[in-house]
Amino acid sequence: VSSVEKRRWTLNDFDIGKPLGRGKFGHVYLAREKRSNHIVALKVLFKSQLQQSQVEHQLRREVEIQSHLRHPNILRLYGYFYDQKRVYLILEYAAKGELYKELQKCKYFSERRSATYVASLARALIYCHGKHVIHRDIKPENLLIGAQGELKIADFGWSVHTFNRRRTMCGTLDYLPPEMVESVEHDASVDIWSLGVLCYEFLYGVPPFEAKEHSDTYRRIVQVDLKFPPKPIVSSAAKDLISQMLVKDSSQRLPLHKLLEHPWIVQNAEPS
Ligand SMILES: O=C(O)c1cc(-c2cccc(F)c2)nc2ccccc12
Ligand SMILES: [Mg+2]
Repeated sequence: VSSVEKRRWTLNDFDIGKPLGRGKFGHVYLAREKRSNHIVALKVLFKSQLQQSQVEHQLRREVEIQSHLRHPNILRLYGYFYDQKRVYLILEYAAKGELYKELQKCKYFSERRSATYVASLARALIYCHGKHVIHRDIKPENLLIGAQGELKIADFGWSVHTFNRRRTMCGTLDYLPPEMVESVEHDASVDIWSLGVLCYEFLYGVPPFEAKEHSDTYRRIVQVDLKFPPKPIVSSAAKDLISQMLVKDSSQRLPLHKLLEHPWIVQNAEPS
């Protein structure tokens, strides 16, 4: 696989197989790299669509970030190439498909399955945050399941590489305008919140702040209107963990390494 990264790829390097899914910007196909017989997922994006939606820079950032990440719970991006009309991403093939379809099928997951997923995602996010990468889009639609049932974070389309202004600007904060100096927009703790929402949805089958209208969902989020339904029955340990993650003050959210020591995770997650 190491050879997979460096090469200048063209479509002729691959045998194209069945379509795996449709995205907004194009399709994903099963493919086999001819020399190595390596099975991959080939994501085909139309340049015209990317230009129309003005996401070219986002795609380049996604490729840049994901191609440098190596973690068992992060989908590998081996490389990319493009021709006149399309951009092609050479991605790891996740044999058991999309998590959101599995969640729809099962309605909700057991506490053991949920805790195992949450623990693996926490480890992947600890790895990302260690590299100053925030995903910012953790949700069932962006999670895939590998051949051994392990979760893989895909789609770094909304991820950002945060830089510590103090370190990069080496003390010349003076020239930054207020909105940049106090840029409170977010730090890595946004992923802790999203993981808490995901944990709730794994256990109950619906996200915690769901409402008919967007305006109602918005209000429920900002008020942290967190309610646990009577059914399905969920342990108080699970509710305790979720309550420590869905905290309005981002600095008060349970840090990811503490999550891995939480009793609910320790007692329910399969050893990695
Ligand atoms: O014609 C190009 O040079 C082109 C290159 C890339 C591109 C280059 C590296 C990585 C990546 F993900 C995408 N994206 C595009 C999107 C729309 C239109 C043109 C392009
Ligand atoms: Mg996505």
